[in-house]
Amino acid sequence: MAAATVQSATKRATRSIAYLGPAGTYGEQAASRFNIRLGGDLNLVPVPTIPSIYTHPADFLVLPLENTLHGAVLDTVDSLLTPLTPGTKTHPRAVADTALRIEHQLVARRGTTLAQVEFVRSHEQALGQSKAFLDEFLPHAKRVSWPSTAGAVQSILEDEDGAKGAAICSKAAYEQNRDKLDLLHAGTQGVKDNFTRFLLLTRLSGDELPEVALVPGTATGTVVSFFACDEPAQVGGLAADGIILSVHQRPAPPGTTDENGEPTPFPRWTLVETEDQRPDPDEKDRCGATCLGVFPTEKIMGPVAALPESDFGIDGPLYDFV
Ligand SMILES: O=C(O)C(=O)C[C@]1(C(=O)O)C=C[C@@H](O)C=C1
Repeated sequence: MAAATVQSATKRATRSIAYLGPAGTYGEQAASRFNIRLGGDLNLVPVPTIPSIYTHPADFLVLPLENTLHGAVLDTVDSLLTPLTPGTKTHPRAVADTALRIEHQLVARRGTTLAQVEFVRSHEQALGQSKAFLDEFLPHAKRVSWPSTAGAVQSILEDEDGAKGAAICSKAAYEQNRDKLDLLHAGTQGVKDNFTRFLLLTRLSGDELPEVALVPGTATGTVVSFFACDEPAQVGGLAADGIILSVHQRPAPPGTTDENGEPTPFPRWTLVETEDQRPDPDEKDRCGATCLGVFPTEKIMGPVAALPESDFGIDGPLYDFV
């Protein structure tokens, strides 16, 4: 009995959760939040790009899906649609989501002023969310897309002396290098209510999952499902079947044919999120579309505990989205 308890504790302790690294990204904050929700003993694994998170062998994966200001995170949508690739047998499934309030910081190496900045690096989402600010205050600075916000900070610290670069990042990324950086502007996204929604995916089977990641007893009815559609008719079928919450369409890989096997100039794959009245966590497909996951939203699960401020060194509660 005691041995079994030790064994299951050991098994839990070795479970991992992959997120967009390095430390200091918003993805790390989302992963920490999911970790708390899942019992707090996951090993957080930083991974350099979004596509490499999706293919990472970790038990759990954290992917940013969409943002209030800049819309879908294209690398994530493309990754979620890869199960449509012929020959794909298994894929991680979405089991939970969460939304973080996003407030970006413009930082530069100590001594660099706003007027001197020649280029700004960040994740394309952060650059997009900060477009109005950059247009107004740094119209001539080159915008350089980087795999992550915290990676962009790291890069400007590694640039040769005299480089006049800045990065857009989280407060956490600024705080962890505060002694080497100047904060040039707080809040480059320009609005207070700016959120990014993250998905939690898992490779674990239903009976391996901690209780809390399964559709929990607290769910009162509204559950969301994600589907990958390789034919427009499947989208229509899902729409006829229930309420559509979101639709993201992306170009399918070159060479993809239409439903008659004919080449098409605009091959399209579509990610559809539906509100579900008949949740079946083990559902594989519906209306011909591939089911990518079924779960309750955080609104149903209720607010999660806020992390201590000191974890990320920022002012005020980190997680106030309910
Ligand atoms: O680069 C990061 O810090 C990320 O976690 C990625 C990401 C994104 O892809 O949307 C997450 C939240 C913000 O919207 C900006 C960037």
